[in-house]
Amino acid sequence: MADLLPLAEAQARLLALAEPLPIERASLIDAAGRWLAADIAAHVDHPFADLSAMDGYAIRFAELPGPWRVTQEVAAGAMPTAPLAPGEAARIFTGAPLAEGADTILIQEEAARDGGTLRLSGEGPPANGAHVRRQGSNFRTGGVVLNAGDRLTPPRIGLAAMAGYAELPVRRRPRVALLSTGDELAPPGAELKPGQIHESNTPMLAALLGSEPANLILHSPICDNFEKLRAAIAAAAADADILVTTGGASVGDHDLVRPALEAAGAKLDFWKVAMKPGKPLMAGRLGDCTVLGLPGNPVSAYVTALLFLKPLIARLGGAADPLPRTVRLPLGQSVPANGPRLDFLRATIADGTVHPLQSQDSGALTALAQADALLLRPPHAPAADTGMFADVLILA
Ligand SMILES: Nc1nc2c(c(=O)[nH]1)N[C@H]1C(S)=C(S)[C@@H](COP(=O)(O)OP(=O)(O)OC[C@H]3O[C@@H](n4cnc5c(N)ncnc54)[C@H](O)[C@@H]3O)O[C@H]1N2
Ligand code: MOO
Repeated sequence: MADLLPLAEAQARLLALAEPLPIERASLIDAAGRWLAADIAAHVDHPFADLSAMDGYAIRFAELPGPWRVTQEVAAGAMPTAPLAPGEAARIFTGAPLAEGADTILIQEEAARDGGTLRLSGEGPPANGAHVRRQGSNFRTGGVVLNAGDRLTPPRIGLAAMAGYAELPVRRRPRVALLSTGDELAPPGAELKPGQIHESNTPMLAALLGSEPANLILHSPICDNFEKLRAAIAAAAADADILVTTGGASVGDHDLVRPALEAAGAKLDFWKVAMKPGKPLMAGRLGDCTVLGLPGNPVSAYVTALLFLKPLIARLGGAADPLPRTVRLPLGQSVPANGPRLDFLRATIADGTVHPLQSQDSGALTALAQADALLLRPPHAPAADTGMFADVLILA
């Protein structure tokens, strides 16, 4: 096992450990937030015909400035009753189809109606085709509207519905077991005995995954007892696609996760990544389960969950693009030279520039809770001045 793997290599190795889960069909509502498992082609043209984009009158542009005889009325949901003869106009409403022969919409604010006679009262349409949505201009029948691996964001769910789908092929949701470790951990809100702290990693990670398409299995914290930890790991992994432990990942006498994972039968692929926070991260397989051992420090647990756990869920879900995206922003203040690990500085964004926070302690959730973003400082980066551009991971 290599010592201190570069982040990109560690992410690639983790994602290579697991295959996308089996495909199932889900209703549009249930598919939201998952990833499409196959390309989908439109069942219909959209718009299904040339439609009016405004309330007004369907006319021939060449007949401007009129007048016209209004001979029919078409609302959305109905079809024109006849083609437009020369000199005729059709009263029309937004979303309604144009009668054959009509090519342009005169909006009602620029029209004067007197019984069956229509006259121009304003400037009129600027060009032939004004305020008309052409048949198939959004998409055509048989055209691929969404691709395998696309995340089903709310607009894509709407697009799938528009294209004629009520169900979509997606991957089964992964079962994700969360297991924190440490003698010092007491449940949130509990009366603390001397030496204890309140467990915060499980609720934090559960909240992070709340918006991900995963079924969470929350375990009670396990104390630093080798046999109990081994048994808890084996039991949790048997019922999960992903097992996430937090704590006990480092090198101390009470850091038992690595040996307990191995004793439970896990094959570790890597341990220790050249990142800060998050160095003692480990990953491997235990039976059909991918195991991810996150460091216990709360900031380290969160940052590694963003960079490894969320992408792993996306990988099992069939995402084309599972890794988080960074953006480039100018520094709002200078930063010192960096050490040998890729540093993720907790930062705020103000006036379009990024400002690292004072506290960068990986135990201090106050700074992470205040942060809008993580500022990436590559290994051995030289000092950088205000105004220089840097990679930034925006925290939603
Ligand atoms: N001699 C060395 N010591 C440490 C090294 C090292 O390389 N050599 N690495 C440090 C780094 S970096 C990290 S990160 C931590 C991570 O260690 P562990 O994963 O073993 O985490 P623990 O020791 O169990 O806990 C660290 C810290 O976080 C608190 N914690 C743990 N779990 C929770 C939880 N569920 N909720 C809230 N807080 C939690 C725990 O009480 C500790 O304070 O190791 C360094 N040490
Ligand atoms: O890598 Mo640790 O996560 O620096 O605190």
